[in-house]
Amino acid sequence: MKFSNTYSQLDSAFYQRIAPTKVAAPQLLLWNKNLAQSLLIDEQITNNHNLLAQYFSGNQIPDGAEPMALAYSGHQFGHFNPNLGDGRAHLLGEIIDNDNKRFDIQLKGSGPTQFSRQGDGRCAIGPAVREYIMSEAMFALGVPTSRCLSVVITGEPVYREQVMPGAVVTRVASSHIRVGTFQYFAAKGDLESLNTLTDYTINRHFSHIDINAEDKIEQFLVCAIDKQIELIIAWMRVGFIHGVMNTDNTAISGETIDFGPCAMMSHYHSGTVFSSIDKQGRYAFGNQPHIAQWNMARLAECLLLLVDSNQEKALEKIEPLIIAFNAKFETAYFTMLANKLGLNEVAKKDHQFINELLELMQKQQLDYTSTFAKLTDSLTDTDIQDTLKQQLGDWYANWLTMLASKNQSAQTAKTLMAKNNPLVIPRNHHVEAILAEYETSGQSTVIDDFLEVLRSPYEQLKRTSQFQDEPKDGDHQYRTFCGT
Ligand SMILES: Nc1ncnc2c1ncn2[C@@H]1O[C@H](COP(=O)(O)OP(=O)(O)OP(=O)(O)O)[C@@H](O)[C@H]1O
Ligand SMILES: [Mg+2]
Repeated sequence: MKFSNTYSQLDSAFYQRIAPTKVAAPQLLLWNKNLAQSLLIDEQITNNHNLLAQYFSGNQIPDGAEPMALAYSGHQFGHFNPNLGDGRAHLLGEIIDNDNKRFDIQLKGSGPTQFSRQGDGRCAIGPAVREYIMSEAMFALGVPTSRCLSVVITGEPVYREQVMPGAVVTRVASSHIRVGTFQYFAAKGDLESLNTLTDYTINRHFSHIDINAEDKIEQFLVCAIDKQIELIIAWMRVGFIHGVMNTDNTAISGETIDFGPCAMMSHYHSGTVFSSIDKQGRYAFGNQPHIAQWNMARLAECLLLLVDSNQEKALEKIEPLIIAFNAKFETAYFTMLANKLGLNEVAKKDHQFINELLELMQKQQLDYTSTFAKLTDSLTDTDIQDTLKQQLGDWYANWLTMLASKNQSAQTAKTLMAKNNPLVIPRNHHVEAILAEYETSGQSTVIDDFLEVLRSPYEQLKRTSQFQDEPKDGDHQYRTFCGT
């Protein structure tokens, strides 16, 4: 493993240097071979499961790693908490992959840090495996996301509502710079660190921006906003509900991070919420764009201080960028839905037509994934056409007419739809069943079989049909919990 660390070169205000706390009996449960290969991790290490368990539990620090817990703040459900930070995670360092991209390698559940507050610094096995499964699924679905390299069982109990086996999950992400990282320094009024962080972030994520440009802050904010728009569009394309879009869980890279209470939508309803603590539906499926914009406004507030010492002037420059989110999002959103319907582009006058489908789906409690998959198949399957005619009535006939009126073949439409409409997603009831099955049997093969299917979500593999069924109650009773 070849570390090439840059965050550790920032000054000590950015982190606490601290080693993970050793665990009793580390044992490798999951290892992401493909990801390890792309990170150019030696075969010799990869084949040595004992060594992997040592490294990725935090018991042994690999050469070149510089473990640290990062400082950050965050708005949690709208309330600002200045003191968050990695309370149970250790960044080991950065690795350049085979594509010349830089990635953070971070242990989560690896022991307390100065940011732990009341927490034990640990992670239970269930949430660790869930994060591994969900992030692999999201990656294969084509959604920007952090990934997991491994899950190691610690051999120690963690005390939650019940006693659970402990685990350390290793996360790989383009970086762990969050909106909350900017808030941490802005809240302290530490402009020097805020400046350093901004330049560091630009260099790391948006290196096309000229660091000496007078409007570099505005350019940076536009890039960060565009990444969030891309992210939320990708989530909504596959029916993902993050569940805890706090500013400390919003990565500036635009990757999905923190899979705590996330879930997949079954029946289409814009108000779908699964998280047990999200009583007001702040992070409901259809509210995600609004929250992403709100989070970007929090980032913008931090940046105001750097744009102009005259805050009114700064606001004049920054505010329009936040307002522009809405129009940009709308265009991207309807293009995404048009693609799901086999249309390359969409005119504003057709937005209503697309909304009508969503309204029909909502009214009739239709499954989001299955409906789009059926629409795709219906282009070549008359039985499915009949079903959809019954379910969607005139809308379905109008859609076929619309497709025919475009200058494109049915095959072109079908290809576009097949790329945008997954056949299989990590449905909540299957994720839960796999976790329960693993808990009973202790065999990781059940997880591997599930992952094999999830890694090819646009292909019908031999086992795909095992995981395509809709939940019997449409997941109306399903609840998720912050996996601390
Ligand atoms: N068991 C724990 N011990 C110590 N700190 C914790 C624990 N669980 C969560 N925290 C801290 O509480 C805050 C909010 O937790 P949250 O669940 O959003 O993040 P997380 O899942 O721990 O980490 P991440 O956002 O990096 O995926 C973070 O500062 C986190 O480090
Ligand atoms: Mg978090």
